[in-house]
Amino acid sequence: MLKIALCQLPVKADKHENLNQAASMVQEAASAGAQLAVLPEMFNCPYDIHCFRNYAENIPSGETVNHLSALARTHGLFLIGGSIPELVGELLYNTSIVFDPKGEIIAKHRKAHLFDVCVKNGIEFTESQVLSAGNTTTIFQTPWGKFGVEICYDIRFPELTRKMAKEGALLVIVPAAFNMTTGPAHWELLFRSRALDNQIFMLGTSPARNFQASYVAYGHSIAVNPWGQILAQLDEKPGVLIVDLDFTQIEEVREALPVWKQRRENLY
Ligand SMILES: NC(=O)CCC(=O)C(=O)O
Repeated sequence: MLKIALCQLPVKADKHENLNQAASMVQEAASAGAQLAVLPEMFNCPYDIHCFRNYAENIPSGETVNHLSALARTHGLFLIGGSIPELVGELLYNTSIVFDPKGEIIAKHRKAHLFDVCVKNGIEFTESQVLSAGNTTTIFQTPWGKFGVEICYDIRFPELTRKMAKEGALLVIVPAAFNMTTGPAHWELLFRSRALDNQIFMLGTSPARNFQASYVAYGHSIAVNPWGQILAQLDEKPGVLIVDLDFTQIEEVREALPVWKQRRENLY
């Protein structure tokens, strides 16, 4: 059993306010007994291509990294630090950092699929105007087994989650920020599909919805089990969602519906 916490932060323009809000939600998560907490995509910065460079930090020397490391250490939990704009020379990445309960960085994922879309009368966004894409998949080891990390739009590329599941990931964690066009249409569907296809757990953490922001996040942080069922989901407001994950369910589901063993990779 693993107790997780999804921290649906109200992301504001003030970076320090965002860091303080993260601290108070992680504290709430720890008080509820969470052993792993997850923050949303771009949690220290408005999700706006015009902001990323101003809020960007070096990893591991930046202020946000130090803050998150101290939070993980103080509360003795695994912390998936949502994502932040990472500065590497002149390049910017959308990067998630994973801390162990001693506050050490044990993994780092750079968003591999940039959110470049144009939906008529809906959402238009072009991350590639300012961000570069990462080139690796990211898995880390925990006492419960291997977990993977991907960031938001990455979830739409099923091969990525499949690769991590094939490498043994029991759970894939997705700091995310869907919007009011694609959120209602696809958020649940994508999390349930990746969970069901791979017979693993999927977690998604979003910022809370803020109609004053240039990009209005959908919210609805979510936990899905290997049967494709939603274990719990927030609404659009700020909140901390606590969920127990029972990893024995993976074997149960894979035995009952043995599609994992029945794959015929020579055909496809
Ligand atoms: N931040 C993102 O990558 C947004 C992805 C999204 O909304 C989608 O529909 O995909």
